Amino acid sequence: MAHQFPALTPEQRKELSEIAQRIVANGKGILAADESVGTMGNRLQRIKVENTEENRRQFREILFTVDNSINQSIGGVILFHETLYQKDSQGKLFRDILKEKGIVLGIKLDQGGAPLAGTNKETTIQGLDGLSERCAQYKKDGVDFGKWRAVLRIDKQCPSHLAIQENANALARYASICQQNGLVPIVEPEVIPDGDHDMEHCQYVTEKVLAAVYKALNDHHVYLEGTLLKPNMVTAGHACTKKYTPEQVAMATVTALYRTVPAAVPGICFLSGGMSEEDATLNLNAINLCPLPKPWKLSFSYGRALQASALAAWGGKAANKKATQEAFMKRALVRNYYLLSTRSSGSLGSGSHCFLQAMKYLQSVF
Ligand SMILES: O=P(O)(O)OC[C@@]1(O)O[C@H](CO)[C@@H](O)[C@@H]1O
Repeated sequence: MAHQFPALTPEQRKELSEIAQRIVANGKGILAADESVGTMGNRLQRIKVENTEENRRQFREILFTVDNSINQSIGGVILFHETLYQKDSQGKLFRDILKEKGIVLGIKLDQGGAPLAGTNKETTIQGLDGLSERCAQYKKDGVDFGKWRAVLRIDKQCPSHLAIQENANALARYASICQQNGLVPIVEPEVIPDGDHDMEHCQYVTEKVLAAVYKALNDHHVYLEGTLLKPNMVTAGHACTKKYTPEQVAMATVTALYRTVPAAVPGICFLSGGMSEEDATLNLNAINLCPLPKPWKLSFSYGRALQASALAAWGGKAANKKATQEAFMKRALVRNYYLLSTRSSGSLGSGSHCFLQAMKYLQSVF
C-alpha cells in the first residue's frame, strides 16, 4: 500500500532529484568553502593572515572568480552564511558569480556542537530550532542544497550508542526539513580520524554509523533520491603506526558503503578530513577503480584538500591572485580528469591500463 501521508509531492521529488544529480554530474564534485569564522581563523593563522571579514572575503573572491571552466569539475559550492551575502570588489554578489558559472549553491546549516552529558566528551549538533524558516529564506536567496555535519569520534567507549542514535536522528530531522523547503540535504556523519585506531576499526564504526543514519532517514520519510551523502573515507587514525595503500582504503571504504548505503542515493561526496591533497586524490581515484559494485556517483566535497595549496599560494596578498587561482584549478581539474576516466572505463583492477594511466598522470602533476 502506498504511503497515506506522502511527505513530498511528485513535483518536489523531481526538483530535489534533479538538483542532486546536477551537483554530481559528469565527474563533478563540491567545493566545501563553508568554514565557519572560527575554522577559517585556524586556516588563516597557518599562513599568518588575520581572520577579518575582509580577508575571508578576499580569499573567497579569488576562488569564485576563477576561470569559468571550473564548472567542469565543480558542480556545487557550500557557503557559510556570511559568504552568501558578500560581494566581489566590483560589487557583484558571490552567489550571482557562482550561479552564472552554472554552479549550484549550498549552505552550511548546522550550528555547532553541544555536549552529550554522561558520555566521553561526545556531542550532538545544534541548529534544528528555526531551521525551516532559515531554509525557506535561503531558497529564496538562490540556495539549492544544505549541509549538516555530525561528528563521531573513535575512542574508549566512543562512539556510544547514544551519540550514534542522537546524531543520526538530528541528521534525519534536518534532511526532512531541507526537503520540505526545496533544498537537497547533504548528510554528513563524519567519523573523525583522530586517534591511533586501525583502518579495520574505522570500517566497523563507519558501518554502524551509516546503518543508523539510513534507518533514521527512512523513519523520517526522507526521499533518498533527493539527498547526497558526505562521509569520511575509511582510513586509520592519524596516530596509527600501520600504513595502508590507497587500494586498501578503497576496498574498506566501498565495502562499508556497499553494506549500508541504498542504491537510491545518487551521489557520495567524500570529505577530506585532514588528508593531504595528494592522499585525498589518490584515495578517491582508487575508490572509483575499486572492483566492487558501486551504484552511486563517488566524488568529493573537499574543504582543505581543494584549498590548502591555494591558501598557501595566496598568503594574504592580492598580487598572488593568479598563482592562487592556478593552484585551486589544478586540484579541481585533476580530480575531474580521473573521475571521468575511471567512470568511462567501468570498474577496473589496479593492474589495468586505465588505472596505470591515471596514476601516472596524477604523479606527474604533484
Ligand atoms: O574535511 P574537509 O574536506 O577539510 O572539510 C569538510 C567539512 O565538512 O569540514 C569542514 C569543517 O566543518 C567544513 O568546512 C567542510 O565542509
